[in-house]
This record gives sequence, C-alpha cells and structure tokens, in this order.
Amino acid sequence: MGALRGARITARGWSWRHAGRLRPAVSDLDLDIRPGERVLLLGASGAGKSTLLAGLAGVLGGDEEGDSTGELLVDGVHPADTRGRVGLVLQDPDSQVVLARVGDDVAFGCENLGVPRDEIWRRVSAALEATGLDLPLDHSTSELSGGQKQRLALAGALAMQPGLLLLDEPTANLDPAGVVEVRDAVARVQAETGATLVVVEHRVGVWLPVVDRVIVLAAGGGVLADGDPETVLSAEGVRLSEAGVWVPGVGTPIPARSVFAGPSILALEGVSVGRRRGSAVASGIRAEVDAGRALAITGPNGAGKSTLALTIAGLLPPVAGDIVARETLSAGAGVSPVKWRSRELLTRIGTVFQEPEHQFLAATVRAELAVGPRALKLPQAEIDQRVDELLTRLRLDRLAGANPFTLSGGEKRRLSVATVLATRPKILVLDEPTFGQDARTWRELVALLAELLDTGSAVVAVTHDAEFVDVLADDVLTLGGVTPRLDARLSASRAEGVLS
Ligand SMILES: Nc1ncnc2c1ncn2[C@@H]1O[C@H](COP(=O)(O)OP(=O)(O)OP(=O)(O)O)[C@@H](O)[C@H]1O
Ligand SMILES: Nc1ncnc2c1ncn2[C@@H]1O[C@H](COP(=O)(O)OP(=O)(O)OP(=O)(O)O)[C@@H](O)[C@H]1O
Repeated sequence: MGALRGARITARGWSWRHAGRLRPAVSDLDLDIRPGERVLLLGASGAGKSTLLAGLAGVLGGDEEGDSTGELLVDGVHPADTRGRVGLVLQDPDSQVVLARVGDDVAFGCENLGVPRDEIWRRVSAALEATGLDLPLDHSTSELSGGQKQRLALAGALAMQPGLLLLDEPTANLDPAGVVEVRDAVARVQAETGATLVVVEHRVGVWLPVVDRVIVLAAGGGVLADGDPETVLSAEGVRLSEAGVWVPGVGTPIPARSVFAGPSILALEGVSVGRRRGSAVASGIRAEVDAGRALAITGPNGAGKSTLALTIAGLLPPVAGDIVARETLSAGAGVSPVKWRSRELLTRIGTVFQEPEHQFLAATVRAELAVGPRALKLPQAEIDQRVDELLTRLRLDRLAGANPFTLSGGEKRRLSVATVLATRPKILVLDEPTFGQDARTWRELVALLAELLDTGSAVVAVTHDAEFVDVLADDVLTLGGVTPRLDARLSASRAEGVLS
C-alpha cells in the first residue's frame, strides 16, 4: 500500500507567534517524527499543542494570522502543499461540522480527495461503525450531542485514510466506553494504513498503550521531554507533574471541604427533558439540588445530560414534570426557574455551556470576567477584586488583555467557568467544566468550586471526568439507563431522592 505510507515530520528551529501576542506559542522546535510513528503530544494548557497541530495541518494561515521562523515540513514540503495527506480533528468538534447530514459530512473529505463513490460509501459506513456513531446516514448534524459531534469529526478523518492523522483531544467529550472504542478505532486504522499519528490528550492513561513515543512541549517553548512512554513518564514524572502534565500514579490532592449539607434549593419532580416540545430524551428524573452540595450528572453520549443542565438552569422548559424552587430562594419559592425574569435568573443561577465560545461577549479576558459582576451592579472595587483573583488563580493573568476567542481550548474553558464564578451564584450549572485542563489548572478549578460549595452554593455539573466525580461530587445522577439513577455519595442525607 505504497500510497498510504505514513508521513514524515521535520521541524527545524520552528516558531510561531500568533498575531497580537508578544510571545510565540511554539518556539525553537526541533523535531523528527518517522513515518508510521505514533506520538502522544503533551504539555500544559497553553503550551502550544494545538498550534503545532494546526501548523502540521497547514491551516495556521497567512501573515495576518501570525509570523513564523524556521521550518516545519511534512514529507519534505510545506504542510499546506501536502494535498489531502493530513487529517486533522480539532479540539472543538462543533467548529468542524460542515454538512447538514451525518453521511455527507463524513464523506466530505473523501470527496475532496476524489475517492470513487462506491469506495467512499464503504469507508463512510466503516468509519461510522468504528467510531460508534450509530445513526442513520441522513441524521441531521445540527441535532448531535457534543460527544456525537466528536465521533463525527473523527469518522470523517479516518475515512480519508490520511498519511498523517492529527487528533486534538479526540476523546475529551466521550463517555468512558466511547473513549476506549474510539482509541481502538484509531489504533486499528493506523495499523491498517501505516499512518503517522500525533494525538494530543491531557489524560495520558488511555493513549499510552497505543503510542510509541511521548513528546512534551515546554510552556516557554521547545521540548521538555521526548522518548518512549515508560522512560519519559517514569524518569521525568515528577518534573512533568510540576509542569502541569497529568502523570499516572502521581496523585491529585483532594481539596478540603467542610461537609455542609444545606437545605434543598431546587427540586426536580418527575422531570422529562428534550430540545423539542413533546419529545423527551430523558424522563422520570427526581433529584434535589442542595445548598453546599455538588450533583454530578453522568451517562453516555447523547443521554440528555446537556439538555438536563439547560433545563435546570432555566433555559429550557421541562417536557414534563416540574422544577420547583424551594423556600431557600425566598422570592422565587414555588416557581420554576424557566419562569424567572432574566435578572432573577442571573442572581441565582450561573450557567457554563458545553462550548465556551457560546458565552463570550467582551473584547478582552478581563472585560469578560467583569460582565456578570457589572450586571449585578457590584461596586467597582469589588468587581476588580473578584476579577483579579480569578485571573491569578486560573492562570489567565498573562492573558488579561487578550481576546477571549483567541485563547487555547483549555484557556477558553477556564475563562467560561471563571465568568460565572465571578457572579458567585446560588446555583452553578456547569457542562463539562474540566474539559481540556492540565493537572495544575484542573486542581485550581476544583479548588475554586470546592470553595464556592463551602459558601453554601450548589454545584450541578455534567461530566465524563471520573476523577472530578470522585473528588467533588456528593450526589451522582446517571442518565441513559432505563430510569435515571441518583446515588448519594458523601452522606445518606439525600437518599430519599433516589428513584424508586
Ligand atoms: N488564534 C490565536 N490568536 C492569538 N493567540 C492564540 C491563538 N490561538 C492560540 N493562541 C495562544 O497561543 C498559546 C498556545 O495555544 P494552543 O492552543 O496551541 O495551546 P494548547 O497547548 O493546545 O492548550 P490547551 O491544552 O489549553 O488546549 C496560548 O497562550 C493561546 O492563548
Ligand atoms: N440542538 C439540538 N436539537 C435537537 N436535538 C438535539 C440538539 N442537541 C442535542 N440533541 C439530541 O438530544 C439528545 C441529547 O443530547 P445532549 O446534548 O443532551 O446529550 P449529552 O448527554 O449531553 O451528550 P454528550 O455527552 O455527548 O454531550 C441527543 O440524542 C442529541 O442527538
């Protein structure tokens, strides 16, 4: 299969500085990756991993987007000239859905490459099956959950059978079964085609069994470590962990929390949720949202977790059943959040959406953090104090003047959580709050949420992050089974909320 041989990557003193930034995102990179090599690319949030992948895919743009020095080559040519040799799956799956129907979207890359039609549909079916996207070919791509979109993007790239497969956090939005399924699908396609693989993922455990090499980018530029996985992670483990890299076996300290089982704030009474009137994706949900407690919502991709989060946040009406505010919210008691006026909603519930871009409003990171506190009409000194604290604690201070839309994936996620933390809501509803974080920023986020819980606020978090559930969740609501299941973890105090 000569035509399918893996691509060779060469970097010689390569640097890229994004327009508007003082420091390069990647600097002085020297690298040789052999055809067919399988590389796990690591590095702290903001270290330049996505920038390097974009460079390799030839999509970094022209002079107006930034400037580069040195050389970055794929098979000896500029990456923009490799013509279909490279398949890139971006961090944000939402941004790469191109066509209206699932089958057409997966076929798109193959069509551009001029693959014969019969062959295209054979590849499309195989790719959909390999990535576990069990949907009809004519299913609408605008009606996919986050994890389904991630599988879709990967299916499109696998179907192209590229010589260089670049994957940016391809399993970050997937349920645990999906993570293994997708990793195995990638490994299988790689083995069949001999493609060179470069995968970025903060949680290294999943990928270690299928890679030959680990490369760690240093936050200040260059390479922090490079070698076979065991050597890099054992010999350099402590140093890497200090630099923010997740290293298996180097533990995560659990933030201290005063166990505060406060009164119920919201009650979910036999709630069904769905995006459209009359069509429920999850039903029969009973749970309490309690002051000072964290409720995690888990379950497979497409089970309705994000839909439930939007419903709890008062942004979608329940399809059936009721969400009732308790006396704790004196003015709003007895009324469903979806009926509150927007100002009441703002003071009571803070919502972080699955895609951070959907909630940015301001031109700089600092201004973005001030939007909520300003709407609450807080005194300026108080606003400044909250904004400064969040900037420092979430390692965003260096980016205070940057446009939110230009941040790295992990930086955007932290900013979106921080914008809501800045309003200190009674209830915080978060959709995948830890997505894309390195070990250090993950700890900071968890610590900030633990502090908010200690002030008596409630946290409701949709998550696939098992460690987050372990460390922070007091109750776990699992969707996707025959009936939603509620488990109380910290104490049995809310056990009456368990479904019968
Ligand atoms: N389009 C852009 N314009 C300006 N700066 C950018 C742009 N894209 C990324 N950056 C900056 O370049 C640096 C590297 O970003 P990059 O996305 O490559 O990091 P990363 O290692 O992939 O991070 P993460 O793990 O958070 O996804 C960051 O500081 C980021 O703010
Ligand atoms: N905007 C939308 N319009 C119509 N249907 C949608 C929309 N978004 C999601 N759906 C469908 O609703 C169902 C539930 O989606 P939801 O996003 O709530 O799932 P989820 O459990 O959060 O999944 P994931 O873990 O993949 O994010 C899915 O079957 C999905 O196809």
